[in-house]
Amino acid sequence: MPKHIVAVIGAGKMGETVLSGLLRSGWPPDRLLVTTRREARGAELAERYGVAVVDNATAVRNADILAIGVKPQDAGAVLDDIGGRVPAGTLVVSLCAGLPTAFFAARLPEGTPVVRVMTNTPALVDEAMTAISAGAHATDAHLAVAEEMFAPLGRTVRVPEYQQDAVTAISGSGPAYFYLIVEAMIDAGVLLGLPRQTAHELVVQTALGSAVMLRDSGEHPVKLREAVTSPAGTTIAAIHELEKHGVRAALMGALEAARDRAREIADQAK
Ligand SMILES: NC(=O)C1=CN([C@@H]2O[C@H](COP(=O)(O)OP(=O)(O)OC[C@H]3O[C@@H](n4cnc5c(N)ncnc54)[C@H](O)[C@@H]3O)[C@@H](O)[C@H]2O)C=CC1
Ligand SMILES: O=C(O)[C@@H]1CCC=N1
Repeated sequence: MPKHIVAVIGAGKMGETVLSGLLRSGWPPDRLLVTTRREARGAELAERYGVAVVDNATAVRNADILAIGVKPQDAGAVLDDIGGRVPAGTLVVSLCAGLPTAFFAARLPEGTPVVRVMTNTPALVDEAMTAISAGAHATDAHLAVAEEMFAPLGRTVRVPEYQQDAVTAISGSGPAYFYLIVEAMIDAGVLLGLPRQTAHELVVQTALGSAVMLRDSGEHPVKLREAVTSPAGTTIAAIHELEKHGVRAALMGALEAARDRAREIADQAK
């Protein structure tokens, strides 16, 4: 039974994802608080989850874990408001892309532990990939608390903080890339004459089957791809076309752009 009280400061898409995941994992609703900017949003969350919706100052007084779920661009304002009032013994867990733990530490009482977490939306189905890093004052015990929160929502991994922008580019933003590919493949099915619903079902199940094989077979993706690719067959014809369009380079460029954007977010927040 978790002994901590978590306040999700800024329960938007990701804040709600974490909140719902904690509840599914058995975190008692009376050990969860949420704060929102809009009253209507607060009422919606209170009704949906039966948790208390409070203001940021009340959250800071009553919780011993503050999960910061606002956009990185709003984090400075939130910290300017509550930072000075955070009691000793509070753990700050940042869900924010880009922002280093030092950004928070500079706005919190000296010695406040900060853990940087990058999770992703598949947390909604307990299939998240969550990377966790310790800031200057965070100990192994603080990392373990973050793991207690996120392990039930999928997989967790500890990474050094300098890797978090790359993590954000890969697994934080990653679901969007897969959705884009799925969307494009469905349209391709329509182009080939399939009903949209049929194309949707074929693509989603193929994505799921491929993901489960990747996870469970232990095989390298090259090997799995080669097993599909018959000599002079259909697959190699498609792959030839993908290679002509530089799909690998496009992905590398895309992930670099995401990593660079995370760095830019941090620079702009200074
Ligand atoms: N959406 C995603 O897939 C992921 C998002 N993140 C991170 O999660 C954070 C939130 O992202 P989203 O949920 O997508 O954005 P969002 O805009 O849906 O959520 C942010 C929420 O914070 C609230 N908020 C802003 N200022 C506030 C204040 N002073 N007090 C209380 N609430 C306040 C806003 O009203 C909004 O509901 C970002 O820092 C983002 O980098 C991280 C991983 C994945
Ligand atoms: O797009 C973003 O900035 C956030 C962080 C990772 C996923 N979504």
